[in-house]
Amino acid sequence: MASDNMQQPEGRSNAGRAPIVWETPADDRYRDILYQQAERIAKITINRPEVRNAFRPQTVRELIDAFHRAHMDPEIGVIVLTGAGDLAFCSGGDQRIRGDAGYQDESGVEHLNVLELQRQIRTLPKPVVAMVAGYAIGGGHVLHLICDLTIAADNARFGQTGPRVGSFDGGFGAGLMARTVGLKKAKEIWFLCRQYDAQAALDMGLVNTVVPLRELESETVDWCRQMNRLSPTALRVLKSSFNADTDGLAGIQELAGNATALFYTTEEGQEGRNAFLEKREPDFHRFPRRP
Ligand SMILES: CC(C)(COP(=O)(O)OP(=O)(O)OC[C@H]1O[C@@H](n2cnc3c(N)ncnc32)[C@H](O)[C@@H]1OP(=O)(O)O)[C@@H](O)C(=O)NCCC(=O)NCCSC(=O)CCC(=O)c1ccccc1C(=O)O
Repeated sequence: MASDNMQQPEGRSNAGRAPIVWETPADDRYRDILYQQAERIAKITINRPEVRNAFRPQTVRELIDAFHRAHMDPEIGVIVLTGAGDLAFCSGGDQRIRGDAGYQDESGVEHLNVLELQRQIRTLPKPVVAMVAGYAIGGGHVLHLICDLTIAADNARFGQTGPRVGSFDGGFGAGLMARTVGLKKAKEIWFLCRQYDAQAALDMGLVNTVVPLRELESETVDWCRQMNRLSPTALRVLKSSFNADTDGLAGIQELAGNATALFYTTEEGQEGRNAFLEKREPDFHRFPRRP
């Protein structure tokens, strides 16, 4: 693990709190993103500031890989998603490589693979925090919406552009938006393609808090540190509970999977396995039928 020894991006400081020292894993293998970690927090940064952190299929593939890495790492409790620089969190799909049926990868195949990333963030059993400076627009706006929490800098701007650029996200982009800000406001956001400043986003419940840009990272890290002091199982089950009704049977599957995993840790659950392996009838009589 090599220490980054990185400067804070311009404009962001730790504002009096204990500074965090991000490290990049030695086997870093990404072109479009950065993966860093410290204090049980993984930070994933879309690193294409020249296009306001727009994503291409390569970016999304790398994001999926990075989120998988953070998911599987038992040392990681919370994940932060952000964009490089202070001008944008993410401006959505890279319109320069948009073909007639999706976003073209190097071999010309067209994708909408950000939808896979959206599902991954929702089912990932750890809190994901969007740290937003500048624009969160289009598919980039949906990405912050999908995250469990959003910390916004006071220069953040939010909005959808789909109907202007010939696109729409009728999945989480519409449905989760309506559950988050209410149906009328969600329709306004999509039908008018306006931009909203950080205070307006806070007022409509689209973000959790707004802080001066210079405090964005320290505030986000503070929230992550607080979550990392809490029960990981409680946070995990709560996340799947919040998502269950919106995600239908897939949501119930996620919630119930947590119940199964907990059941496996009990003597009662293990009695069934042991009986099978010992080729005997299971004895469940000793386990209480609690009211
Ligand atoms: C984000 C802006 C508001 C920022 O404005 P500003 O600060 O003035 O900077 P600019 O000068 O406009 O931009 C600087 C530079 O970046 C380039 N750029 C910005 N955004 C993009 C982008 N999305 N793709 C490619 N390039 C971008 C810009 O051209 C400039 O480059 P120069 O070379 O200097 O000219 C503003 O930039 C802006 O409005 N950007 C576009 C926002 C947008 O419309 N995004 C796409 C929305 S659609 C989408 O994201 C689809 C997502 C998706 O995959 C999906 C999901 C679910 C279902 C379907 C789909 C689907 O694929 O359709």
